[in-house]
This record gives sequence, C-alpha cells and structure tokens, in this order.
Amino acid sequence: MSVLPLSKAVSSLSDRLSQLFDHSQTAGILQLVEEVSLPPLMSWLAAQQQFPKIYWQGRDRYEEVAGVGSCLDLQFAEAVDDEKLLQFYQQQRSLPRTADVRFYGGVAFDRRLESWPEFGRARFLVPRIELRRCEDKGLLIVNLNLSAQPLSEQISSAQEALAALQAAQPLPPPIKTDVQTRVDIPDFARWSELVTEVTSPNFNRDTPKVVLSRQTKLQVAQTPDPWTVLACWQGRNPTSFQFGFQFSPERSFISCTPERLYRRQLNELVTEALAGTTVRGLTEEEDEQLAQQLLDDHKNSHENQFVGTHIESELRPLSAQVFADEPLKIFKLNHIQHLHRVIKARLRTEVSDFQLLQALHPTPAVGGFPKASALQYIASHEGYTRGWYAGACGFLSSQLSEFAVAIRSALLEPGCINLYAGAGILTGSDPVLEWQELENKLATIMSILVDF
Ligand SMILES: C=C(O[C@@H]1C=C(C(=O)O)C=C[C@H]1O)C(=O)O
Ligand SMILES: [Mg+2]
Repeated sequence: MSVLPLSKAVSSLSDRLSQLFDHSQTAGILQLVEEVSLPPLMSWLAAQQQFPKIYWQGRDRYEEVAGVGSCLDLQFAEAVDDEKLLQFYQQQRSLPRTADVRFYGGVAFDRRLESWPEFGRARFLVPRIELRRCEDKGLLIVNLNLSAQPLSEQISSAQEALAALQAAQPLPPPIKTDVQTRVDIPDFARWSELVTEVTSPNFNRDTPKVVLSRQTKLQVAQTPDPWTVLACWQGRNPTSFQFGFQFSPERSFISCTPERLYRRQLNELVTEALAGTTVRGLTEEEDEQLAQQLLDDHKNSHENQFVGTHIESELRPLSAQVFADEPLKIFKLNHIQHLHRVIKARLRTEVSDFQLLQALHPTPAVGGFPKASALQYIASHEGYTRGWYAGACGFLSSQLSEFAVAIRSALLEPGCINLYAGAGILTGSDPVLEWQELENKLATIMSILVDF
C-alpha cells in the first residue's frame, strides 16, 4: 500500500466516515486509522486552530504525537479523591475500544490542592484527531466517542474537525522576548530561610529530604507561541521528553524534561531515580571530571538514593519481581548533568496504571522523603501553587502507558511566562549553591527566551 500525503489521507478518512452508517460497535471509542506521510508535527500543531492541542515526544524518540480537539475530555477541577479517580479509570478501562486508544493528560503535583485554571487537579482526553509517528511509520487517527453521542453526530463532528485542519507552516525563528520584570517566589532571602529550616537537625530528623522549588514569573510584552519555544527547547535537549498541553488559546504548559516517571508495556515496567545535579564542563576533560565528582559526592548520591529506595519499596508490593541493581550513571543535558539509576519491574498482572501513579508519584525526586511530611511542608511554605509543575504527564492505553515528570517546564499565559525549578534539600545543602542549581536548571530555557 502506498503511503498517502496528509491532505489525501484526510479526504480518504472523511470518505470512510461517510460510509460508516451501521457499525457494530455502539459504545466506547471507535478509532479510524490511515497510514500517512507526516509533516513535522510541531509545525503542523502550531498551524492548527482547534483546541485543545497536545504534543508528546517520548525520550527514546520512537514515538511522537500531535493531537487536536477531543472526543472525550475528563476534567477534575475541584477536589478529587483517589476513589473518584479510580472509578473513572475503571469505567474507561471497561469501555469497548482497541488497544491503541490513548488518554493523554496529567495529574497535578499535589492533587489535594487547588491547581491552575483549565488544567485542574487532573485532566485526560482522547484527541479528536491525532498524528502519530511510531519509528518511521506515520498515522492519521480519528477518534469517535460512541458513549457520548450517536454515531451520526460523532461522524459530523469528526468531519468538521478534519475539514478545519490547516497545512503545516514552517515555524518562525525563535523570537527573543522582551522581559519587563522578573519575580521569584520564593525570593532568595525566603529561600535561604527555608533551606536553613529544612536542613536543621530538628526538622531533618523526621523529614530528611524536601524538594523545594521556585516560580520565576517573567512579565513580557508579548507571550511567545508555545510550540515555537518547545521546538527550540527540543533542539537543545533532544534526549529529554517534550510535551505540551494547550487546552485554550490563553494558556499552555510545555516541558522538556529528562525525567521518566514510568513506561509500562503490558506488565513490564521501567522507571528511574534521577536526582543529584552538576553543570556541564566546557571541555570534554572538564565535563568528565565534573561527572566523576558528582558520582563521588556524598550529598548528591544521598539525594539520588532517597529516590531509588523509595521507588523500590513502592514497587515491591505491586510486582512479581523488581530489578534494581543497575549501576548509578550520568544523564547529560545541554547545560547540566544528573545522577541516574534505572529501575525495572515485572508487575503483577492485576496492577493498573492508576495504582502505579498513586504509588510512584510524586517521588522523592520532586517531593521529598517521607512523602507525606515533605508534601505538607511544600504546601505550607513554598508560597505559590505548583499546579502541573512536577506533576505526572503522559498517556494511558491498555498495552502501553508512559508518564514523564513535568519539571523543566513553563506555563505561558497572556503577558506572562512562568518558569519552574526545584532542588533536593537535605543535610549538606547550602542555600547559595542550591539557588545556583535552580539557575542552572533554567539556563537552557532562559537562553531560548531572553537575549543576554
Ligand atoms: C525538581 C527538579 O529537579 C529534580 C531535582 C534534582 C536535584 O535536586 O538534583 C535533579 C533532578 C530532579 O529530580 C526541577 O528541575 O525542577
Ligand atoms: Mg540537587
């Protein structure tokens, strides 16, 4: 079969929809797929005028997805307890659908707290239209939600969405933003107080690690296009995950994060401890030296160990086997490098993604240890709403699910760019050095946005 260009595949799918009168499936998600030769997905997404828009590229780069519109959109704006989330999850899981139907979305860092407008505490959607690149294969996918409306109505909505698609346009070169003011919450004085408190023996005894973070609010004359920014970020850190959610034209959340929460293929799980940080060297020799110092450093190894030990203990009751004997390695990014240890597990057959999210997120890489007291401290001391920063974002499907930890991320709003960075605070943390670590974590996105 020859592979169609996108415009031809769109007409072919539209024809197939017109012929789809009596389908045997009457509930759940019906998916129509055409193999297609894809345009660059970020350029295509930037040109679309339908919302929501979503983008996902896995760290291993064997798949990339852009989606517009939705045929199912589950929002949890108000308080949502895990019982409700579980109910929703089981309801969706029992709907008839093929293995390839995916729910894209995320959960906030702390879903007991108020989150951002539109994003809410958790939100998952099935896009109306998806373009997916799996290795070298391109797919155009249309999803119909037969549980929401009769088939005929879903067909017309899908045809409208197909007709409204725009051709991909080359992305403009990145525009440096004119930053009018910068505000950090907490500021350095408050940060120092918090680091001092968290490292004091009295506090430290019960809560040995808290990941404190900062919101950097940049007031800008014009908010840049999120997809242009994300495409640039992707160029600087191609071995990270890249994803974005734009539920309405006003607000978008983009991330270029190195950190995997987990990838599950049937019952095989891969996760990791990514924590402990230093900068990159200017020469290969200096870079290696810095990496070796990071591996040998007590505070940084300890920082990573909290994460690994916690993940292992959470996984043990859910798994037939946990493999946690991989060596500690270095994960290199454009401006910084991290300590990294891969952890694998063979899950017990009945374990669901919901249980995995509940058990693994937030790990001590972004929350702290023990989880409950660290989260409590963060909620009452940081002074701003984390929302989806350090949340879990990705997709769920029956055979394959993947979530990244939404760090190295930005929330773009009218006239304002919010950047986020955190650092693990434990015995041996110094307020000045940890503040510098926050700056190092922002260096790449800052260099994209701002002229120095
Ligand atoms: C919390 C963040 O990063 C986390 C903290 C790290 C550290 O303190 O060394 C390293 C990687 C992440 O686990 C962030 O980038 O915002
Ligand atoms: Mg650190």
